[in-house]
Amino acid sequence: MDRQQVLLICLQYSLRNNNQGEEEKRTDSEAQQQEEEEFITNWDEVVESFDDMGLKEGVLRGIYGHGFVKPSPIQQKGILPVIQGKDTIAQAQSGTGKTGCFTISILSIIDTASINTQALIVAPTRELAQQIAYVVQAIGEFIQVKVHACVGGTVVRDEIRILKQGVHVVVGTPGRVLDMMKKGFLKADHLRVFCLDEADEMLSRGFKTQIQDIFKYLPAEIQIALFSATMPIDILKLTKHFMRDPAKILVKNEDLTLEGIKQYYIPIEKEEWKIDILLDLYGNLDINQALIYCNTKKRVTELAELMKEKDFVVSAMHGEMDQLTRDMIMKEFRTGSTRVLITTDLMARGIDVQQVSLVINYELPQKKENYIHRIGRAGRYGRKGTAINFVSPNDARFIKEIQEHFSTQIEEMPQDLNELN
Ligand SMILES: Nc1ncnc2c1ncn2[C@@H]1O[C@H](COP(=O)(O)OP(=O)(O)OP(=O)(O)O)[C@@H](O)[C@H]1O
Repeated sequence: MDRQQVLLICLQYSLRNNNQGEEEKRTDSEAQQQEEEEFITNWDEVVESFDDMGLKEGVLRGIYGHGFVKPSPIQQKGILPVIQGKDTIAQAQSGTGKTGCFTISILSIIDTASINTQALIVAPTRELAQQIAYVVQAIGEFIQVKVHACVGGTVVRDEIRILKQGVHVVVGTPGRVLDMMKKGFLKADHLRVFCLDEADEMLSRGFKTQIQDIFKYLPAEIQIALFSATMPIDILKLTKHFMRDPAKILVKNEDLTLEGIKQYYIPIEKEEWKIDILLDLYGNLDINQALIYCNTKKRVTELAELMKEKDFVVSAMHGEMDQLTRDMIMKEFRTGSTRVLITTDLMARGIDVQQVSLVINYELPQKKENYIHRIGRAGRYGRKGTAINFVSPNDARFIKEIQEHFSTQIEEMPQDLNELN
């Protein structure tokens, strides 16, 4: 059985079901402990300078031209196994340079003298795929890389034309990538590396069927690289079935929150009080740019309207908007012409806007992992940031769980905002 078939099977059944037989003799906790012990970092070779990584001259020029001087810790560890052809699982805190890590590795692997598509990177949202494509293009400038963002919401005819002309790297969202593969415009025969950014999200419910289907088109020998700030144990267990002796660079839950991000909560007794508290905060905090998260599109729209009625300048974005509008809102936010964006988990992962210094969870996320991703939109690459959580009585338990799971402190917000540092 090749690994595509194995992946299909293991994605369809829970891992617990796969571990019957011998394992049944052990107690659940022994088995679990043993499995968890398998998932520890096994790759700790560090290369402290880009010059010493054996990268192509053109890629090095691209790195320095992009403004990177020294590799970040994940780049110091994670580039080497990928360029050495190893399957790799790389975890690192948000905003610490994972995109650069896989981009530099991939650009070093591919041969731009050939026009075949050699690398496929998949990410959960169009905005993130476009952002990654931009980084690949920028760092790959001197090796004349051709990269294409293969995302939904764009004109299919244009997409086909670009793919026909030939691109070295495709960065896409699963739906459009799959569509182009099925129709034969995105050819997988020469793919050497398949990279899943936000891998835990890509391998969990919602995307798994599409990833499973993409796998069917990939060459059996393809190298696989998984990147994310969060790697829950169930996802790590799943990787055993489709990765070959991967290099693992992992981070313990208790080391995942960034020290530069101060976390606060505001207890709010009644839902309808949230808006006044938000307006009060908005008026009093000195912020660069902020993201405000809600859990539903309806809530995003309602909150944006309420704030606009009170003459606050905010923009809103969610997954049901057409792509042109999404692109425009994203551009305004990236350039700083809008300072506050109200959004959903569409924007929880990967998006890199360095000026974001405040994240407000108007509603707490439903998944613990997304808490880490949301607050990680602030405090990029060592910058300072603040996260403020609105906690209604129903959320009290969940916020405690988050603190325990990530061994982190979320303090009550001081009444006097001057006490915030
Ligand atoms: N070596 C480097 N030197 C300077 N800046 C860097 C370096 N590597 C990355 N950065 C910058 O750090 C910021 C965050 O990087 P990136 O978006 O790759 O983080 P990430 O780890 O992928 O985050 P997330 O978990 O949110 O996806 C970017 O603005 C990027 O340009």
